Amino acid sequence: MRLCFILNPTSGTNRSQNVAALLTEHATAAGAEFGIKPTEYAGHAELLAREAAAAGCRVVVAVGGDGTVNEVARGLLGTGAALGIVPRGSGNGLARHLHVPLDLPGAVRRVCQPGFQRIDAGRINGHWFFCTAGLGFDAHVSRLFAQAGTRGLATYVKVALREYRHYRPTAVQLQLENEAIRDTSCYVLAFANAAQYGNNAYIAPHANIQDGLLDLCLIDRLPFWRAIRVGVGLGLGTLPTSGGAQFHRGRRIRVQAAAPLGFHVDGDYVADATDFEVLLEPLALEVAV
Ligand SMILES: Nc1ncnc2c1ncn2[C@@H]1O[C@H](COP(=O)(O)OP(=O)(O)OP(=O)(O)O)[C@@H](O)[C@H]1O
Repeated sequence: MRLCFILNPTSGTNRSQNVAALLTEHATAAGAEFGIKPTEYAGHAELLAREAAAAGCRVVVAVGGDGTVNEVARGLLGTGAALGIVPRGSGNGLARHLHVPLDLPGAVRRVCQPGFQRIDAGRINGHWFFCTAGLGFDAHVSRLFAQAGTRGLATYVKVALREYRHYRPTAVQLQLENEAIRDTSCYVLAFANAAQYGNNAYIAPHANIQDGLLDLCLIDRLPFWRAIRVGVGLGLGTLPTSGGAQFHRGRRIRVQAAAPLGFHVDGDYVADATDFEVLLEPLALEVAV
């Protein structure tokens, strides 16, 4: 079985490690036939993944965080290759959801002798996501986090606390298959394919990545005491019973916002928009985990 590791040299907080050498050491020890392709620019992983699949690789491995996983997974849709993950990011939401080992030797052993399964994939305004997408505060923080200069959980929390003081919800209308939710507001509206954002922050702890449905988590307002409840609920996986959020499920969701709202896919800010169409493609991606 041939593997291709697609390595984002900019991901993670420990840049001093020679990741290519470690991949070589552990994949050789596991007896794999493999190649390593480093990315040269943002977006490059999608092209490299598609090329690796066309060249006959059975497993194409994203070595990076959720942004790299997203790009590699996009490149593999509709091909005969499966996605593997060697987590190197700060959050690693999809890797954690799929119980991929978080240490490099363990993750490399796993992709060299994987089990195969298929998972759902989502699209928001045409942009694919595999873990979570969302509107509102989390997208706003993702945008500023990308400009912060340093990465990691500590920077993310610092940006989120700073922005919490002045971020305000936006009026929205939601249309699910069988239900309209009118005259509500969006502080955060998350579309969860996987259960967590990363870092074991469970935005939708009951999300099933193979059920053909997205779990929607709507936080309409976030006054201080509710923020405490939401924070505890995210950490403990008890958000649905915290009283801080409403949950729904759907396969096709439309959202209309009264003013432009930012949206993210897998933690990376994309753009602002007022109209959103969110779709779920059941079992669109094969994963090697
Ligand atoms: N060679 C490169 N140079 C600059 N940017 C790159 C390069 N390769 C990939 N990227 C971009 O880096 C971004 C961040 O990557 P990724 O999410 O994998 O790591 P991370 O940000 O450290 O992890 P996390 O999202 O968990 O914090 C991706 O959106 C990707 O487009």
